[in-house]
Amino acid sequence: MMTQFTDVSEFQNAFIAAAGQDAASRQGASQRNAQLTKPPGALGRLEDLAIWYAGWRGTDRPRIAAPQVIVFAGNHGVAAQGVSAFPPEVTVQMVANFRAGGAAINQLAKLFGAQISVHALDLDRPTEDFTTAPAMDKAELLAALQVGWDAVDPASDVLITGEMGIGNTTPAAAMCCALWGGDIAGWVGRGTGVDDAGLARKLDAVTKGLALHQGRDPMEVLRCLGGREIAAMTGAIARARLLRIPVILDGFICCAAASVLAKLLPTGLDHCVAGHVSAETAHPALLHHLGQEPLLSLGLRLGEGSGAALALGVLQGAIACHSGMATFAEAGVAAG
Ligand SMILES: O=C(O)c1ccc[n+]([C@@H]2O[C@H](COP(=O)([O-])O)[C@@H](O)[C@H]2O)c1
Ligand SMILES: Cc1cc2nc[nH]c2cc1C
Repeated sequence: MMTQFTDVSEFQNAFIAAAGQDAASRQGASQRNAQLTKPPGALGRLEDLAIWYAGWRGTDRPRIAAPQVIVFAGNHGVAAQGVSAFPPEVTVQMVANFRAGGAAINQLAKLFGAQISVHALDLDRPTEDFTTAPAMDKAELLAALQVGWDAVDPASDVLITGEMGIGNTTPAAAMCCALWGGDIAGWVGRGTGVDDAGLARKLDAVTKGLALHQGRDPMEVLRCLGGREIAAMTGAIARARLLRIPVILDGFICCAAASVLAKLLPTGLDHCVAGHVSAETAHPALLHHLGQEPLLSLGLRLGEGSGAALALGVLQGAIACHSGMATFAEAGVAAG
């Protein structure tokens, strides 16, 4: 069923109404886990991952057959403030690179058998600079949410949302501060590698943005301080919940997008797991607010879904063991 949203509140209501995990499948997976040929708990967090995944997929013995990676790209008015180490034209250039298969995410998606799609959102029309105006109007926000919503393949069985957008750690920092509170400076990091002067400009921009846009309604925070690729990720992660497709969260920007959903509904990210903790300064704090323990910590700060794609390998390992292993009874091994 295709849903065409005519108002942001419709999106919000659709998300909030989504069902949760299937308790019986979760319970069945837990029982199966207890019978597998290993000492109890010996597969550590892989066991929790498999049970979680089973609950969302509605079967006690799931497979991963169709992972999907979606990369959303957007440009940001605030980039004109000199908040990135790279020029904005890199966004469109990297989109071409994604489409040609030359980026890191292409290699990782191929390695783990994921389909990859790329959605460029009005790259020639950056969002407004949030230090002087709302980043998006209501129609632009709705359009970006819809792109994300529609981009999810209902036949997929795990989703990774990646992003590309020069300057986007600045809106992500502003959104995080608006949604989660705390010191502004604590949310501002070096992104692609800005120097001290760039970092000071970034802090200044976020400070101005927060002073100008003081509402704390999650969808308004996304509209005033976010960006199109960020909103598209919010839309995709929301749709995945309705489709019971588990999501592996990527880095700082992806988690900022997901934060909107966590604020709409406290259990709204139960279908998500943090793939990694990125090197962006505030990502550990953000994961803490989300109640998420990352699967990997590799010092990545690339975005594109790259850390989440690596964590897909971990999830695949968890499911291969859970669904493929023999039970004590099947293997004739003494259960101890
Ligand atoms: O995923 C992350 O945690 C992450 C941390 C730092 C930078 N990035 C990527 O770098 C770009 C944003 O950095 P910046 O410095 O332009 O704000 C954007 O394209 C992101 O995908 C991503
Ligand atoms: C080259 C480059 C690649 C990226 N991929 C995601 N964000 C990026 C930012 C830059 C600058």
